[in-house]
Amino acid sequence: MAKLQVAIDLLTTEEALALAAKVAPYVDIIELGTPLIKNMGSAVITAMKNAHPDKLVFADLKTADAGELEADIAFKAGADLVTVMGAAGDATIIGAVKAAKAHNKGVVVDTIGYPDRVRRAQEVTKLGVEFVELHAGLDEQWTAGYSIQVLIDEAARVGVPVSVAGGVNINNVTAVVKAGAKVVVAGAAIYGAENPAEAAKELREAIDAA
Ligand SMILES: O=C(CO)[C@H](O)[C@H](O)COP(=O)(O)O
Repeated sequence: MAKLQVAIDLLTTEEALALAAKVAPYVDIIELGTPLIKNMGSAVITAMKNAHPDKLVFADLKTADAGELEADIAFKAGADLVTVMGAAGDATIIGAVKAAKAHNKGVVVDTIGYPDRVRRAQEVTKLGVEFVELHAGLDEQWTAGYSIQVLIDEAARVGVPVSVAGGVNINNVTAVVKAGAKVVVAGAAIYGAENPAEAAKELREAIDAA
């Protein structure tokens, strides 16, 4: 069964905790977005893990260097999963994996901006990462002509464990799951909804029915 990850791209701990409280019954992974962590520091990771010890807390660090050091900070703060950029060197990913092993946690590689996401996903899987995020970031999503179909097609042929992020919503979530995504990431479709709990519930039901 695919997991549902809510991406919290809000800016304060208070807002993040309020959203998480509404959607927690329907999600498996709570992602603290990069702008949120930059704004609030690692204290937001601790606050979220304390509030939801039964959920996987995903710190979207988007680390590009000093992999072991940055991952260690987040794991000590309570993160279960951290992200490292696929565009970073293998040494950075290997360092983060070393920190993850020391804490019995995991590393996710984010492929934002990487020209060949499928090839990089296959490469970094061999470095011991938990899974790879096939990801079109917010800027790419706002570029004319963007379609999540490109990620769906990549998920169907990648052959290694992946999540898909980049505009997942109720209209495309079934195709994302059927393409084989192990984790479905939804940000704006949940935090931007009039009723975030209802939006998360609908995504959960669609994933379970796919
Ligand atoms: O990591 C992110 C941007 O870098 C977002 O959290 C991710 O893209 C999911 O959000 P959305 O569903 O709104 O695309």
